[in-house]
Amino acid sequence: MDSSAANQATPISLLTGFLGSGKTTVLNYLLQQPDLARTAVIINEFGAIGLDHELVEATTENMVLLQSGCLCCTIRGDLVETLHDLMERKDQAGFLAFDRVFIETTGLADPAPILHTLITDKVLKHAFYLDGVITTIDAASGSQTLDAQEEAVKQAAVADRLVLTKTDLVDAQTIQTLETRLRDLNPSAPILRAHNGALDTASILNAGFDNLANKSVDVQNWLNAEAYQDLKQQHHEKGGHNHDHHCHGHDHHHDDHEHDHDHDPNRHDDRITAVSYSLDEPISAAKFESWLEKLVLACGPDLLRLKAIVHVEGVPKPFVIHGVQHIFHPPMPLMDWPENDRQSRIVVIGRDISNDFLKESFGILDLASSLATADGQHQEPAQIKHQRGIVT
Ligand SMILES: Nc1nc2c(ncn2[C@@H]2O[C@H](COP(=O)(O)OP(=O)(O)OP(=O)(O)O)[C@@H](O)[C@H]2O)c(=O)[nH]1
Repeated sequence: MDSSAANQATPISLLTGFLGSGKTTVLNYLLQQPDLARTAVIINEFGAIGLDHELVEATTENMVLLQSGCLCCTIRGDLVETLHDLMERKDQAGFLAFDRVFIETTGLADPAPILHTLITDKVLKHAFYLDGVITTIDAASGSQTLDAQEEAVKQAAVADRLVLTKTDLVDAQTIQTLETRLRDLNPSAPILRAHNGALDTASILNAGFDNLANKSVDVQNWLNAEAYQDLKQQHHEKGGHNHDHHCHGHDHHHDDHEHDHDHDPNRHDDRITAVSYSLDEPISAAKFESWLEKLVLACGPDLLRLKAIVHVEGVPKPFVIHGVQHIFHPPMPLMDWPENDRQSRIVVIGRDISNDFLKESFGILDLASSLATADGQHQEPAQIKHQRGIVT
């Protein structure tokens, strides 16, 4: 979406989180806040009733209930239809007045296909933009849920904001342990706390990237690549690694993916890789495209999210790239670089993607800049910084 379209489009916040983690409680609080008075809400619940178009019903003026299945699988089409419908009715006098949409998923939803839908629909992408994924995590049962439920891990991994709920039910140590785990899983998403739903509204809005076009400084918050470096530092300070991933018994390729905390061999977290990469030299557009294509081809649906700000060779302005699985927004130019920092930064969140593969893959970009000298002279390889969310 170009910047002018983004300015006119309506932001969508995707509120997800495992069953009973407090999504509705948070939503109810948010809807009472003046900033969110003009919010349309789409709630998806597993209903006992069958799939039927009649099931899309307005429960309040601005609330639509999608009750026939899970948004991420059976009724994605219904979501598109509902948003189309909202869009049309928005302009009808005396009807829905909204300038933001919240979508609450079921607790078992895989957010990636929903993000897909929001990004790919030709009509929707002109009328709406994704303002961010907000994931609620129950502080009391969060650890067990992450152990047992792969979808909960995915929900946390792709979040732009992580919201800890029910912190009143547990001690400080439990919260700290869970926060550490969430940081490993998703280093860039700020972790907020909601007390019976109450949280700082401003901190969960404008969490996405589409609205960044004229606010270059915000792109740093969106990308938050520094968080990966901070985490790496913390791991080093704590003294490194207690065990080797070979021991975990997973049939995947994280053979050098280590943690420095105790955990259960079946934890789904271990399948998640969160990596940031930075490159000082501009990247040739062709090489970047080729790199992205190879990554997407190799990772398929396991590429949960990719966010990047890229310094393309010969182009003074930075480009923002945002993708989910194999779907990518068209690269969006920003007005300017954040704080004159012209470094390209890429954040990859994936599942079952080996660190070796990523290192090799990032190597393509390094090669790109070493080959791309205007005068044909050999150029020293650009400085590569592999920064993994979890230290190797
Ligand atoms: N003690 C405490 N209870 C909370 C808090 N937040 C939510 N709850 C309770 O947790 C229960 C589940 O909250 P919901 O908001 O319904 O959770 P949900 O994620 O929408 O649940 P599903 O839609 O079933 O997936 C409710 O009984 C809430 O009152 C909190 O901060 N503290």
